[in-house]
Amino acid sequence: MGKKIVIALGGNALGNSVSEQLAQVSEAAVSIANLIETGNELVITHGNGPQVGMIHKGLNHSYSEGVIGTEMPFAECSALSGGYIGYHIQNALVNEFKKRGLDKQVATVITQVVVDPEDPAFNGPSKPIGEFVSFEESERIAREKGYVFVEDSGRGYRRVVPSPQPVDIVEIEAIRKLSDEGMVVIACGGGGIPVVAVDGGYKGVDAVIDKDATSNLLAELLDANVLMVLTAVDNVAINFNKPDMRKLQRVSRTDLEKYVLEGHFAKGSMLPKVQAAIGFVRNRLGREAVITSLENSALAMAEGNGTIVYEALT
Ligand SMILES: Nc1ncnc2c1ncn2[C@@H]1O[C@H](COP(=O)(O)OP(=O)(O)O)[C@@H](O)[C@H]1O
Ligand SMILES: NC(=O)OP(=O)(O)O
Repeated sequence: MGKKIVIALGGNALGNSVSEQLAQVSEAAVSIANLIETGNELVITHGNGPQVGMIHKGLNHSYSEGVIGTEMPFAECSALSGGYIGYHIQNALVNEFKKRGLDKQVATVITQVVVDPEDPAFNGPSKPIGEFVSFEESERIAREKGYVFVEDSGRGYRRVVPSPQPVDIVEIEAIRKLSDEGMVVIACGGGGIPVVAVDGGYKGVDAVIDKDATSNLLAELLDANVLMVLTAVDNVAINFNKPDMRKLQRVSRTDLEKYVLEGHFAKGSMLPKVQAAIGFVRNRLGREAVITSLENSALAMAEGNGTIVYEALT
């Protein structure tokens, strides 16, 4: 029987240029269409770390050079990245559906996600964005611009920005209605545009929300059966990148929590995915969270490959 699946596509798995991203989303479209053809209902979210970093750097460089007449805050950059990536995913899915003769509509909902202005995350940047640079380059930029950099999972140094927890999704009813009508919905791109409540309305704030955290909230609000987090690796591992590394297959929520406490998952990369998976299945028998690669996603649903997190009977 078909399931309601919230799929989160990693921003790093989308590549670093227009052509790379188009190629990557065309591959994603094949896996997504396979999941749809087997009767599942999909809502798609995606990351934007590399893309929002590129947009912010490019536009604010243009501003400082006098090429454009306005600074571009992070909320606006998130909105731009949601349109850019949403368009590519829409284009790839529509093309793939046409090829297969599948009658499916696709829509991107540019989504505002409410955060708490008092969230302690505003006092300490933690979310890696933009390109990877060497240690020396990171030191130079930090001196020049006052940005904060961290080492990111053995891949180089990246700028970090505040990343508050998502509290609510403003457009949730629009997303639900489109999905209930049978459309494939792309929503909460880049974790959503961070907004805070003001005078009965909302206002954008300078931050980038973690899309894994928002995907968990979205899957919860839609009462999905499966949260599927797709990234560059087939499995979550303990002792990652060490000689005694072990890939996790089916793992109970409680065992995974133990591995979190033992410090196996890198902050800002694998840890938020694991936390989203734990949050989604906690105390909910029958729900599953899957963390795997795009290429492995169909096998994960059909044969249980990849890392599958479940709530065990106590
Ligand atoms: N324990 C771990 N197991 C597997 N991968 C890990 C682990 N810790 C860190 N990673 C790294 O985290 C990456 C996924 O995070 P990231 O690239 O930030 O996600 P996204 O795909 O959402 O952009 C993996 O490709 C891997 O390099
Ligand atoms: N916003 C966000 O979580 O992006 P990544 O998936 O690229 O880190």
